[in-house]
Amino acid sequence: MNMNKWVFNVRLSRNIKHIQYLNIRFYSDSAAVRVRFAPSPTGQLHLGGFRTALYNYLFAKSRGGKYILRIEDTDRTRVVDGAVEQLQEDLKWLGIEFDEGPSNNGPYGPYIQSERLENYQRRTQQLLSSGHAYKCYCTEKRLELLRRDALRTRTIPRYDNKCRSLDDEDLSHNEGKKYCIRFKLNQSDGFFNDLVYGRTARNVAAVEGDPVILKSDGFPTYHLANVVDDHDMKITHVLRGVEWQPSTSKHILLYRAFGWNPPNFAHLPLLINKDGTKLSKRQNDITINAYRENGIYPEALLNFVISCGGGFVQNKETNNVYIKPLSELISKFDISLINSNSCQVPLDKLGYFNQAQLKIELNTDLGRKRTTGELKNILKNTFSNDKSVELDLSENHLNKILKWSINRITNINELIHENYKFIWLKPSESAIKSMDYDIDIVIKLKHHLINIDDFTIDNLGTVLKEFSKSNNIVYSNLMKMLRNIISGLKQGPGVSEIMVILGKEEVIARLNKACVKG
Ligand SMILES: Nc1ncnc2c1ncn2[C@@H]1O[C@H](COP(=O)(O)OP(=O)(O)OP(=O)(O)O)[C@@H](O)[C@H]1O
Repeated sequence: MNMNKWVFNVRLSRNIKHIQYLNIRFYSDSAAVRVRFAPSPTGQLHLGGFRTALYNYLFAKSRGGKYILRIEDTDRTRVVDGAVEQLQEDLKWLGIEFDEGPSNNGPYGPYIQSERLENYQRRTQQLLSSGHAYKCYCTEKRLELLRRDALRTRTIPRYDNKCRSLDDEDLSHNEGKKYCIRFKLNQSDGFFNDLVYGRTARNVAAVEGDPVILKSDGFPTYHLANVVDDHDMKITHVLRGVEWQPSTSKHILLYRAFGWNPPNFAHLPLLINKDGTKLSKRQNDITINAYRENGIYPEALLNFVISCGGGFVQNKETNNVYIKPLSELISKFDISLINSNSCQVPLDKLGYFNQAQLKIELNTDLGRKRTTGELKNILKNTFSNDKSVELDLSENHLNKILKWSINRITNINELIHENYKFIWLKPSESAIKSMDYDIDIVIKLKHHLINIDDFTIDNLGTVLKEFSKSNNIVYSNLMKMLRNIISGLKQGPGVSEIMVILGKEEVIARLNKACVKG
């Protein structure tokens, strides 16, 4: 086969996506790229929302564009106090900064939809005047009857567009009554090129009634506010969760009615739970705030979320976990590599990413200092009420513990979990009393260890083996007893390791406690 022809065919068969990709390039070269993240302040930012925020950021920054934060708070019943501030704090902690948004404003503000109401009302008037929208006086009761009727006849509930055809007499009869504004859907496929999913079209009018664009309380619905703001804020690319894809054809019709050019659209696959449901704000344990409070590094979260969903060339030869800095993620991001299927989040893998970042931290002076400082705080907070605990919080000691534990833990918080508590706490007197051991052997062993200067894993292994032999004790029984006395554990790290971590003085002190069994 002719090589040139083959290469040409392969390029061509990298499907329309690639051609669309080139299209955006043309688009973005002629106009500065402006990309927005537009969350609703209905709860805390979670992994799914964060990944969408991140893809928007990477796309904007990889094209030298602007990144804009817009708060979509028109559903007033669901607004949660403090959510906007928390969201900005979370994203800042993750290293994601906005060029324009509620806290740094910009040329197209305000960036909170509830502060832009006049604008939506003006735009709605424009659609009413051009005949693309109409007043709807249908009561909630009538709409409920339509819904029930659909249920009874097993059809999809939809508004029957009754008020579209009100004549002047009907209108004057309805004067003074409560109304909303609906958009007239026309029979069109609302075609657009999705930068992730390819050619997409949907004849919305065939399956839906005319949608409300301005509610009776003067607030816009998502559809209107979204389209108006994206136009007014000169947004060039809309990247949002794929659950919005069915609405996009409707939005295309709105753009046409206004006589505006729509932006480019990319719908992003969702992060989902094991049961197939979308990650949501109701799951408190997957919020960015919860991860921050639980000792997860921002770098770990960044690299974890991009491992679910594509956007980068994957190194298939290795399963190793790599941490790349944000600057590298920006330069390597490629929207044509985003997967089009939802991704079940492998939450159990997040720990590997955190461990990888912890190793990076412990490799630099600054990182080590920061980590020992954090560990010190964790220990102080955990044991501050227990006067009997004498903590060795010296930099040296904490560094030794961190170095030893690096391949065992994924998060420094684990160092206060049951398995590692022995590092900080001596077994209690009551625990020692309940242990079954030969006190004479313990006394003998203590005296033996006092004379051992080489307190290393290798040497202790040899010393303990010789001790078991010369005292006629089964080695494994000696180990069980010793582990129990010095750590309170029945299982866990090797006995010599525990001894090295505790240090000779502490081991002798703990054996001493067991020598006075009452
Ligand atoms: N699980 C998810 N995976 C990927 N993207 C998501 C996920 N959940 C939300 N997003 C996207 O994040 C952006 C901001 O979403 P939003 O703040 O509305 O969050 P939400 O969890 O969908 O909230 P709500 O449940 O209040 O609608 C939207 O583009 C949305 O599509």
